[in-house]
Amino acid sequence: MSIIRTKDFGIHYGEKKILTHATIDIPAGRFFALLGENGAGKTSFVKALIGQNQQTDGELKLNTNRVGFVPQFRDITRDFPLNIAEFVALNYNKGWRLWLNKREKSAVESALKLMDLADMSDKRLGLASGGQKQRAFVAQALVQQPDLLILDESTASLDHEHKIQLLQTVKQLQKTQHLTILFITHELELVAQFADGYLLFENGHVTQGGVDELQSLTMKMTHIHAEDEVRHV
Ligand SMILES: Nc1ncnc2c1ncn2[C@@H]1O[C@H](COP(=O)(O)OP(=O)(O)OP(=O)(O)O)[C@@H](O)[C@H]1O
Repeated sequence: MSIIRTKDFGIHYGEKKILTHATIDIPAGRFFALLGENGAGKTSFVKALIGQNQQTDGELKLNTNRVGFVPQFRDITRDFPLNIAEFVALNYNKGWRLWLNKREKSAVESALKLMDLADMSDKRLGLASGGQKQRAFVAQALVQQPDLLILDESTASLDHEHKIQLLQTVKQLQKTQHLTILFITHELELVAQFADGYLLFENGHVTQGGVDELQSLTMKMTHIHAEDEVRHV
């Protein structure tokens, strides 16, 4: 079953076309890397998926309304007042009610457990490490029990070990929670080890590929990157 399907789909900002004639078909339960240079349209596409971009044409069919989104930028300074559990519960605290009901509490607890944060749920988020913060951001998206989880460059600011740890955890979520993952990234070589498909945004078009094409794309890109480095010596 497809979870995302587009036909002749486009995105534009006024006269400026970002994406045209996109045909995408992502089966449920896969881990897709969203690739492309800065400004290629990855975030615009994701915003269309989460209903924050209406400047579209053509067909976009999303086979779920449970979508979790982990944005790239969060302003969490050292004096951020909430602890990890309170931050993860924030999705529930939009109304007048300041406490959580039993079902909500248990969703928060299981999100913390899934992201390996149960033992540090009372730690102040502002004092958490980069890796712990990223896990808390993902946990916050998980409390709504999404079918589709979208992460925007979640590994960008982490050291290598924590990048791998986060990707392993996300991969585990894909398997155990039957989630579809869309992972926006510029770190193709790293994410290719975990993904089973990709969307490549390039010059106003998008190309979809499976796991085999992902490996050849990675080899090609790594090769180009290595050549560039040699040229710059
Ligand atoms: N709200 C907007 N209004 C007008 N132009 C926009 C808007 N949002 C994005 N753009 C432009 O659309 C293009 C695609 O931007 P987008 O953020 O989707 O790219 P991206 O692939 O996510 O880039 P990055 O890797 O840098 O995050 C860019 O040229 C950007 O300047």
